[in-house]
Amino acid sequence: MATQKRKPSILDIGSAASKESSSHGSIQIAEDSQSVLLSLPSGASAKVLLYGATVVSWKIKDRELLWLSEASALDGSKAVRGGIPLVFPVFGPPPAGTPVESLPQHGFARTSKWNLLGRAEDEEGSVRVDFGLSPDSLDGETKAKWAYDFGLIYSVTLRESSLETKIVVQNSGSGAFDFNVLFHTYLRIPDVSTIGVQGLNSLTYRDKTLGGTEHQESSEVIKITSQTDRVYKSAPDAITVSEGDKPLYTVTKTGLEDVVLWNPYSDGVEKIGDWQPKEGYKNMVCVEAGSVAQWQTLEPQSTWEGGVTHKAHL
Ligand SMILES: O=P(O)(O)OC[C@H]1O[C@H](O)[C@H](O)[C@@H](O)[C@@H]1O
Repeated sequence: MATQKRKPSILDIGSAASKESSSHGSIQIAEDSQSVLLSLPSGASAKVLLYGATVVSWKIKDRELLWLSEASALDGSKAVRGGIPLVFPVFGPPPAGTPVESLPQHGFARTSKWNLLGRAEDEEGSVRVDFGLSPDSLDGETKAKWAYDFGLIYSVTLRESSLETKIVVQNSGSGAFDFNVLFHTYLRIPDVSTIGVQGLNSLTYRDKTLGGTEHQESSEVIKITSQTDRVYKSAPDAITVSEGDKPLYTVTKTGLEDVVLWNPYSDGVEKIGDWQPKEGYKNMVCVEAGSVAQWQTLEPQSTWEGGVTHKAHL
């Protein structure tokens, strides 16, 4: 009897790669059943959980660059509170009357267990791991809520002074689907009262603290002095977080439209149960690059990709 050939999927890429830990030179890749730890000879490291493919740590010479709540669940029971949770296919809350309406806040990517697909080292001394997610990895309830034939490949690349995250979305089905995607990066900062965010001046933003009303940014350097939750539309690709004249981070996006700026501040953290210590809002700012202000439409048998490079100026 003739068997029908399955179409190759992007999730097949790298699936034949060895699942053992490897060490070439001093580049280290260590895996256990829950996470992958990457490290470079320069002293940079990154840890990624299979749950949500969430980057929970990024260090340069022992200095942690991501904020992670001490009370965060790390077992997939709840989205990680900190690091880089991945928002897909909806930037919450899911709007009523759309195909994502019954999905959880920020979608299912950040609470699903991803597959480790493969790893690579390049000559420039960087190291990369790829994770995959498809309907096969979703629980029945989630699959029924968003019944599309999709594939995601998420790549995390560690370099000496930067961390790159890239996502490829594949539509393997016969109908188009709409999605949002966003890299919800919690940058660790010395003190929220002394930093400024540059690159968003004159843009239109939706202020979620003011009922989603639209405003125009008028600050060259945005200071965070109260609860901040803004979606800046059609943002330029490079955003800088600085302390005075000193740049701390540059967040550079590729293929993504918008930037969300979030700090829940002292009043906001009181409503977030897994936020610890409460004072931690002083040491973080979320600069989140994504495509969220409008749906991204993906036609059948097509792929889309977008990514972010986080550079630390140390
Ligand atoms: O609490 P979470 O579901 O992780 O969402 C945390 C935050 O994510 C984004 O930054 C949104 O703009 C905020 O409105 C939201 O509060």
